[in-house]
Amino acid sequence: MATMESLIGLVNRIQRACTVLGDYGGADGALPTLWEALPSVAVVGGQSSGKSSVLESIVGRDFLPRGSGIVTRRPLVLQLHQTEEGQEEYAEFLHLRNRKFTDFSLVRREIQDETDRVTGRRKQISPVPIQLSIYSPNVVNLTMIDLPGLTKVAVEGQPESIVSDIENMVRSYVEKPNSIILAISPANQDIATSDAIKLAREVDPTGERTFGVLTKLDLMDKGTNALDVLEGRSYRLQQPWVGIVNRSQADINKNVDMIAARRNEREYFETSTDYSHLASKMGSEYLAKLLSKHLESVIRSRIPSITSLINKTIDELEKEMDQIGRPVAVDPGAQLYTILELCRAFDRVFKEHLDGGRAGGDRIYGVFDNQLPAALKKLPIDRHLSLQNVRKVVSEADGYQPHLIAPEQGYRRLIEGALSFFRGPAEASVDAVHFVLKELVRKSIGETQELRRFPSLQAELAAASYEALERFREDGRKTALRLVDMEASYLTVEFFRKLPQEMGNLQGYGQGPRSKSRSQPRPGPRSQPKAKVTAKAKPKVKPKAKVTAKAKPKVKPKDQRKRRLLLLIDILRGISGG
Ligand SMILES: Nc1nc2c(ncn2[C@@H]2O[C@H](COP(=O)(O)OP(=O)(O)OP(=O)(O)O)[C@@H](O)[C@H]2O)c(=O)[nH]1
Repeated sequence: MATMESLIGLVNRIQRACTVLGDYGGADGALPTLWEALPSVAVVGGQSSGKSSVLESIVGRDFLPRGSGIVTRRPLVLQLHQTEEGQEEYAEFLHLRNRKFTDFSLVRREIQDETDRVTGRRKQISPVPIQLSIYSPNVVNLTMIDLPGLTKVAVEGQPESIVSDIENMVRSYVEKPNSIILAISPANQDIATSDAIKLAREVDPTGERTFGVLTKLDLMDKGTNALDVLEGRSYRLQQPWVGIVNRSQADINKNVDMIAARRNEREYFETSTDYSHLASKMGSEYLAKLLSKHLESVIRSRIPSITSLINKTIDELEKEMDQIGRPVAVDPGAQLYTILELCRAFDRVFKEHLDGGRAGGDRIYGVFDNQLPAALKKLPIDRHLSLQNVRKVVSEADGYQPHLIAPEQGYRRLIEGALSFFRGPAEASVDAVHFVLKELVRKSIGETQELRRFPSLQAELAAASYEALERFREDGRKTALRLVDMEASYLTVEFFRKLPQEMGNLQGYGQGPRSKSRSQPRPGPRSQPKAKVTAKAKPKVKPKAKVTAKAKPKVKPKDQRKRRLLLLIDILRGISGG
């Protein structure tokens, strides 16, 4: 017997592993799971059929929640482990590994609490099982799954769909060919109307794997008996029917303990005129032994298929492992090395986005090629350099004076004012590049194969990158604005003195008049300064810091700077049309 007992123990261990790994059959039935390959006893019955009483009687303990309405709302996987005589009885939940329950009323409360934890207070049902192990000298090795009672009507506060939800959940357990069905029906009801038998007949029409249990024999009308059912004439099953007498509600109220209840049940059958000839094959103790023996033999017959499923699963897992990659080292030094390696992998992908190889970095060109010029064109330069405003600014700054060269103060203000318009578009370009880079970080993290199995590192990496980009944006913005300010402030007296002369030199430089529609052709190229900005920003599409660093022009020789300003004035004039 020792080998057989350890068989159930082995299956129990596999079952616990399944629950931990989230494998509890799954109602979608897409793949054969290990859980489904394991034989187990599913307990099915209508409400108040005596299901809880049978389970408690098999365990020999009061431990199941009681109450009105639908009390069992999650499957309860009950694993019974027989221990040596004299050992202390205790229970243990899979979700509370390190706690031994010796007080079974606390087991009851924990089942209730754990049910609510998943289903919420609205009394919904959930297919996620609760796993409870009971270690006791008074049990046989057996695993049973208590399922919600089949019901016909939803009670207050429960959705209408709960009736069919329960039926579907119960069916998903009993339809598996490896499931042994414990179908519980009360004897004081017509067996033809039993919810349990109805469902069992549907999923196991030949009655091979259904054990019929008849409860409440003591509540039958006087002068009637259940022999037609118990002797297999009413409804034939391959397995023998077992009659049960549980504690009545009055017994429960009087706290009749389970050991006394078992004794009363034994006495009931031995002294019954109707059933004494069947006494040795009746009662909850006999039912427990019968089920245990049957479960063992089923497990034994299924071992080859379980073994092959496990081997197949191992093969698949190993293949998956190969794809996922090497195990991560445990010591901090090696871990740091791994993390740096992963960061480098990300860096590589990010660079490819910027330098080519992967799409996305080209959008930075778009900022300088399209967005910035478009924004510059929209600036209200026309209004600023309108004849009216020029006159106003010049007269405010210089007064009416007969200038020899130029109204210098007025020019200064006009140029400064016009340049300050550039601040907005300059800042906007920084923001636009920032946005593109942020998007590339997100994309690169998603595309870095090596990071696939490290979601936390992915999040850390994204956070660190965003933080750095944010800093770079601030730097970039400051630099861009400083650039504009520099251009605006670098106007020397010398510059104005040489202005007419340089204007002369510039004639013919560049591509000629700005617009053919202009009546007066203006000398000088207009796109040159813009081209400079983009030329600086474009080729070095690198992480943010680099971009802004490149956008910042090196301090140029004086005359080059001056020439650019002249060109700018020329453009401004060209835009303003006068
Ligand atoms: N006299 C007598 N009463 C029984 C017997 N079996 C169950 N009862 C009583 O019937 C009532 C319902 O029994 P439960 O074991 O709670 O039935 P259940 O199917 O688990 O009920 P729900 O979980 O509410 O669906 C309780 O009051 C039990 O005391 C029996 O064999 N004889």
